[in-house]
Amino acid sequence: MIQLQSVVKQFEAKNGTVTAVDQVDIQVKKGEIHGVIGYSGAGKSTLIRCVNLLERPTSGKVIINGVDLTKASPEQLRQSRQKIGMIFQHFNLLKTATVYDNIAIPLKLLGYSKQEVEEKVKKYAEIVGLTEKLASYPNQLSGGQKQRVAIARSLSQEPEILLSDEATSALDPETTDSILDLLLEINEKLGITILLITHEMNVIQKICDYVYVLEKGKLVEHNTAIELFTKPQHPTTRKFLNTISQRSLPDSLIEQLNLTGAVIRLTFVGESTGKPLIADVASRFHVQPNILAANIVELKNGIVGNIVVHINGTAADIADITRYLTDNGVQIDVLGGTANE
Ligand SMILES: Nc1ncnc2c1ncn2[C@@H]1O[C@H](COP(=O)(O)OP(=O)(O)OP(=O)(O)O)[C@@H](O)[C@H]1O
Repeated sequence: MIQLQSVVKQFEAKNGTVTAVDQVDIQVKKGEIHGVIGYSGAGKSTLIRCVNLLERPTSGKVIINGVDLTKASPEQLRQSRQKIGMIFQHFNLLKTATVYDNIAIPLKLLGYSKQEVEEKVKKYAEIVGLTEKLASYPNQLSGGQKQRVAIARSLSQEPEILLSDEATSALDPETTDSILDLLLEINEKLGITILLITHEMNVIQKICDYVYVLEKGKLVEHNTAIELFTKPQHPTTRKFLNTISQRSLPDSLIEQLNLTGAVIRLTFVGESTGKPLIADVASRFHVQPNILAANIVELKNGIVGNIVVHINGTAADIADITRYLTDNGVQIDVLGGTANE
């Protein structure tokens, strides 16, 4: 379990003090995958480096499995760090060592016997799908394969927690997907708790149970992935959501359509994504909903659908329709129109 309590990290720079992380609280239970998303400079790297005390917080607590690392002795800190693996955007592999040695060298340094090292290297190379590449050098591997080596190297030390610092940012979308699948697999099979940082909403979408949105060092919103995708509150969260699904329409189009009805966004979660509610509304209320935009986003723990429709009707019609949809488990946002009158 990872607990950050009121963590602050400040740097002294030429122009004064920079507060990179500002009163952040995070709690990741064993076996969960949590993600921190933010734009460049939001403080993500600094925050994740506070978890294993690569950066020592200026104030606040970092508690790993009940041990406050900010107060731990050097020996306690060493032991706790052994339980925390980390992977990076640029893989951090030794260029002059083979895949085998990249995984083996840290194990040798930890004092494992030759036989134990060999067993572990083979076991984790197989888990990440690199058995055939053990004799290759990093420059003979693709980006995705390099990240697999880095993941195997981390796993071979049998951590309970894996920190991922933009691990897929240097990869193309298809390779990103395969690495995210691998992270999901090791989370499920090995029960490893994962905390990741990213600036990409599709990473959050695919593997996170819980999401934190970081801006200027502060958490501006945090929630389960399903709730955050269904009911985003903060403008920054909405901007990130717009990068993967069309949630808004041009204002000029909404104004034009509002002259004759209302523009409504319907957000469906779970079971309600399977109901033919738009057809239902058309026949029940004798209106002709015009679908302007629609998408379905598959999250780790469910499916969220969005439909933006224009409905031609009076304010009373729109009120009845929105009530009907709400009763059927659909989240409604009126983007403008007669329903606002
Ligand atoms: N060692 C340092 N000394 C001074 N300022 C720093 C230091 N490290 C980070 N900062 C500042 O802290 C803020 C947060 O930086 P950080 O690298 O954590 O953000 P980030 O969200 O990871 O950004 P990016 O995605 O671009 O790496 C920035 O304003 C940065 O300039």
